[in-house]
Amino acid sequence: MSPPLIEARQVTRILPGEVPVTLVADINLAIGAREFIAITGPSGSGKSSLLYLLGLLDLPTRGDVLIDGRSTTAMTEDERAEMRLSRLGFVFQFHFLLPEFSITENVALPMRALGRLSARGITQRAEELLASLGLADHLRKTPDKLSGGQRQRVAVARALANDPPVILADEPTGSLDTAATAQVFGILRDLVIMRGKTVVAVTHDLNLAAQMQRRVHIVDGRLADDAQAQPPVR
Ligand SMILES: Nc1ncnc2c1ncn2[C@@H]1O[C@H](COP(=O)(O)OP(=O)(O)OP(=O)(O)O)[C@@H](O)[C@H]1O
Repeated sequence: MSPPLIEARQVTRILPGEVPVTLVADINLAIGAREFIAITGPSGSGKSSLLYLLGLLDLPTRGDVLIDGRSTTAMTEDERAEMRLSRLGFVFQFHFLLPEFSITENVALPMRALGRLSARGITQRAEELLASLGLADHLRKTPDKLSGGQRQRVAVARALANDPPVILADEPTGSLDTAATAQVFGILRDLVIMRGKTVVAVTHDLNLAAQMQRRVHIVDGRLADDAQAQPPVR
């Protein structure tokens, strides 16, 4: 059997200082293929901190995060960066697109960084990804020419650039209106259903979380509940 895509083992993150702050404590979590997971919990409970640890954007103080069964705490920062680029995609609340580049160039950047495709192949894939998310008419535009929902779709395309099995999203609909929220949420769900991705999303929105297959609830930095919906998402 293949190992989980991501596995947290006893993950604890403490910010050092005169008064140390525990962000997350003793988290055990295994994330498999084709899962649609909400990370929920009160404000300040550690949801984003956990997502950053799962995404190798932060390092645990104790414990380990395994990607494809491989321990990452003992890796060099270069090895972790390669793992992030090839195995994980990120979508944040604020899109973090580079304003001076076209959306095609924004989506091309992670592919350039990984260096596995030719320049031509990279542009072609960026355009195909954007077109598959309904942005074919906007390929040469810079992000400021698009709506919030469109920008978030570009961020999804960028997250998919290197075809990672997992997309990690931090409040991906947090700055969108109702219509754009429904659209971006639908896109994330389709990543699971149509493209076989695993999507892990931090959300305040309990209505969205209720539509997801699994809900991981965090309280005071600890895993308080891990519930699977029956039947699974379709
Ligand atoms: N760099 C930091 N320095 C000090 N405290 C921090 C830092 N990062 C996070 N915290 C605190 O750690 C706790 C967990 O933060 P985190 O952002 O993970 O929670 P969250 O559940 O995602 O919150 P929210 O729902 O409000 O975004 C919060 O109380 C936060 O204020």
